Amino acid sequence: MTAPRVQRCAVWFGTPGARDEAVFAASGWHLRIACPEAGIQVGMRGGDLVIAVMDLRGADAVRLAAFERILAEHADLPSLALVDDTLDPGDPPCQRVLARCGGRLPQPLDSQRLDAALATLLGSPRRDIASVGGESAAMLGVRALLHRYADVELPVLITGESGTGKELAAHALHDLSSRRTRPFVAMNCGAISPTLVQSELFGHERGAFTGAATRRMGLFESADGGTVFLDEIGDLPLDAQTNLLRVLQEGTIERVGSNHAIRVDVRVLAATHVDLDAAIAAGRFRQDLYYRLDVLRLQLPPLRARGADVELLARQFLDEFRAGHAVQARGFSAAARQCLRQHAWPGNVRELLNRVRRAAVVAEHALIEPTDLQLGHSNAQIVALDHHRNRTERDALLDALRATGCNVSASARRLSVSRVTIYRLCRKHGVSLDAFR
Ligand SMILES: Nc1ncnc2c1ncn2[C@@H]1O[C@H](COP(=O)(O)OP(=O)(O)OP(=O)(O)O)[C@@H](O)[C@H]1O
Repeated sequence: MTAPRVQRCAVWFGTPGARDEAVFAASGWHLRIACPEAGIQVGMRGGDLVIAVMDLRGADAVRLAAFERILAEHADLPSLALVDDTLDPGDPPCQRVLARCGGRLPQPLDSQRLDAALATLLGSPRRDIASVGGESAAMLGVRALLHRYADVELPVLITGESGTGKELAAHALHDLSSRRTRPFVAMNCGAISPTLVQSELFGHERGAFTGAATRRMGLFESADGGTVFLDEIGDLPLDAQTNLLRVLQEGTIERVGSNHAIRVDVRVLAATHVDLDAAIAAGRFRQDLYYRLDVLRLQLPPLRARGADVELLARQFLDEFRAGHAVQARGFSAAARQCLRQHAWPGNVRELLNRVRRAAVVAEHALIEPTDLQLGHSNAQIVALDHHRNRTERDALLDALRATGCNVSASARRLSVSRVTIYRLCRKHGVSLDAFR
């Protein structure tokens, strides 16, 4: 079923930073580092998709000449130029290098900019998992793993709190894999009555049980060639666990009411938000099945551990909502953004999505406020804290000015800040030095 995996490899001429490597990995690209002056001397497999990244940051004449040489010798190699403000685009060698590169990577580098540049460079959008949003180090790591696991024909156990995006990740694994043209079938093991789970998963023969008037195909047969995603795997009844083990070990199923083995070709992805070890200890989950499922592990971080992703996703959800609905809201007020940063997000991304959509509907002004997000309580605390901070800052400034006879340098020394900061604080708190003197 699996086509031989094409490695996507970017030869980076220069010195990438750790974040550059993480952003490329999150888009499914492996970096090879090369010294421009030495030219291309990195071993590559024939079928690999290769591009070059010319790191022009701080490049001197010797380096620019080396880039020109490489680009001339490898005219067919799709190339991107990494640029920054130190570059003089009017410099003829620099102009020649930029003209030969098929695109530019602006700084700071993020996944969206990289994906857009690659899509333009390579002429076709690559297999896309842009729906799994986030630029935090944790989410770059998750996307890199999604690329790495996609074409490996082994089960993946996806763990993480409720609402962290486990089903989304399962979809992404399917979409990135060579099975993507075949079905993706999901089942929540906890949402189906234990008596029906077997027949849902494996189908049944006519007359297998009361009410089985016709033969019915199960989920595994209907997903043949594709992917089965079993959510809340910890809730799977023990008899169904035994049959799932058979699928994983032998690649066959038996319909309920039949002892005829049917071969199925499916990849199994499973998710849980509970610790399966406890279910094993309680005798509710088979240990051998756990070992079979937990071959590749994908751990989704809680939203509260994703830093600036909260604001980034909130903005993204609002923009998506605005695209389909006529609403007043255009953005978030400073207080709302602060609330977004401070909230603990027990319901993770699902909670954020729902709060943003609701806020977009109820907001009566262009900027969403904390009350629209129904995060008013924590906002009251934040506002109160900000108020105290401001007052303390103003009092300290006035005390210093008074104590020094309004001498800016002496006030700066007294408060251990720069003179510039004293002037900034005066502006911020409406303190006129002339009037004060
Ligand atoms: N990184 C992300 N970027 C954009 N949307 C996301 C992201 N993660 C989750 N979502 C969205 O959040 C919602 C919840 O995600 P999902 O259903 O995949 O979570 P889950 O971990 O499977 O939840 P549960 O454990 O409750 O089944 C979905 O609407 C999904 O599209």
